[in-house]
Amino acid sequence: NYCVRREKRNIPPSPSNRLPLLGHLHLMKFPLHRTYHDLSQKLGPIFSLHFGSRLLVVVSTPAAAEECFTKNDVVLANRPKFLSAKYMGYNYMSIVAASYSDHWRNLRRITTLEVFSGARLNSFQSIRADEVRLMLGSVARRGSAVVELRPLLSILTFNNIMRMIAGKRYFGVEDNDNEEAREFRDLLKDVFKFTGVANPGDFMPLLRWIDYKNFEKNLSALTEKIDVFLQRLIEEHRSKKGGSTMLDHLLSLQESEPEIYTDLVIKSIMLSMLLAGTDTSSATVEWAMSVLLNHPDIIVKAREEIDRVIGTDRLLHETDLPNLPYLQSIITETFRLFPATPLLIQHEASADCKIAGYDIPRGTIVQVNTWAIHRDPSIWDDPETFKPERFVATNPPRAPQLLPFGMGRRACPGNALAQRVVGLALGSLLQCFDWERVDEKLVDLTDGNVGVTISKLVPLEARSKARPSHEALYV
Ligand code: HEM
Repeated sequence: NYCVRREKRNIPPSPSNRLPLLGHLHLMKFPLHRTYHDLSQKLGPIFSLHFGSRLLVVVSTPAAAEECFTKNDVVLANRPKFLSAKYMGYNYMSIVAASYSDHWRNLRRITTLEVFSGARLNSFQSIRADEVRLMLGSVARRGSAVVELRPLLSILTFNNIMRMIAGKRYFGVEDNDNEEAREFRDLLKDVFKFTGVANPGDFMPLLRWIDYKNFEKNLSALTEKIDVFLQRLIEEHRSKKGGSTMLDHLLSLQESEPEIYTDLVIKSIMLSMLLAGTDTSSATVEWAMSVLLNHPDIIVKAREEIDRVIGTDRLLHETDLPNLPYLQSIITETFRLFPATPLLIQHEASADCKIAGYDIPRGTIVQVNTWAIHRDPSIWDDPETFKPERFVATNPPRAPQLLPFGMGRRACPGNALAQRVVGLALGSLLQCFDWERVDEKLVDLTDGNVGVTISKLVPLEARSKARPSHEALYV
């Protein structure tokens, strides 16, 4: 019976060089979105790979992506149970790692209302403005020296999230006496090392069983330390009531509905925000600045717009962003060419379903290659060229042609926050400084990811010159 069923299945095509046990694992070359794109050129817009014992399907067209997130949205709303999701996702209980369930719906509801709503985001606006001002000051202090933006952008995005969560400024703090800040920075450095690692044990149960390279042991020890740290933050805020951070707010809700707002739920929200909401935004601003340095004419146009709308006697404010359509189109074009998470996050089928006429068996991991969709020449005119003008049109392309934040019920809930952080940071850097490449050579735009987020292989270096008219506004 089983064989008959298998024969009838019309699984998407897969490469012929499948090895015993490994399957196609030997094809797992980073960055994966490029490998998958190359394979789609040979195998078609939807293809399958056998990674050890797991079947993985990669989708590379808007039509197939749309099928995933409309007709199959519920069926594909699960996440695979990878080891990283077990440990960094609080035993698959975090909003990122949980499969589709009442628990996950509850987390989405809580975060939509209490973290990502317009009112909540507005209440944290001064934190973003403050962090951006501090970043501008750091750039200015470099004078005519070469600036490496990546560390400054990381300080901005991590402090932004930590200040929203707990009112703590842990990054870019000069004094080494702040033991708590140092401990947290060290823990996070290790966490990001793990999020970038593909673990073969996820695809080959035998390797997991022998704890391949001690992966599980190390991950477990690290997440235990993080849990202790986050629990300490909870206790600290619990003991001094009345604050206005996200943590204070969730703890006051815990008092009235303790069974919903458990400590575990609160810790998992904190960790998810730190993992999903930091590198993604800072990498996007770095990509934008990098590609802009190769297009000085676009910088001039963006600056003209900013000066026209804002004048030269105040800093750009978040509420200005809707009035800066050219800056917005630069950001959208950056999301098109350099989507921070080019393969979204893995989805898993909870039941048999069909995509593009192919059979997708229950348990299949589904990946949407947004990077490939965003560069498909049948959708985009001159796709490899950075052209913000394409989004100034009256009916600019949108999902499923353009889906940097995903689509459907698992789409990124931090979209609005990310747009504000990226818009404010990029707009302010363009408003307050003249920018130049360090030499004649174009900035190298090679991507270097091995994990979920793509960032530039070589961190951007640039020269900045403060505009005298603006210095007094942030110093
Ligand atoms: C440039 C910035 C960002 C980009 C490009 C981005 C993109 C994405 C993408 C593609 C997904 C997965 C969608 C899917 O599974 O199909 C996602 C999920 C998620 N993002 Fe973002 N994101 C960004 C910023 C943020 C921020 C600032 C936060 C919060 C502080 C955030 C929180 C989350 C969470 C919690 C999820 C998991 C949602 C779920 O599984 O239900 N993201 N993001």
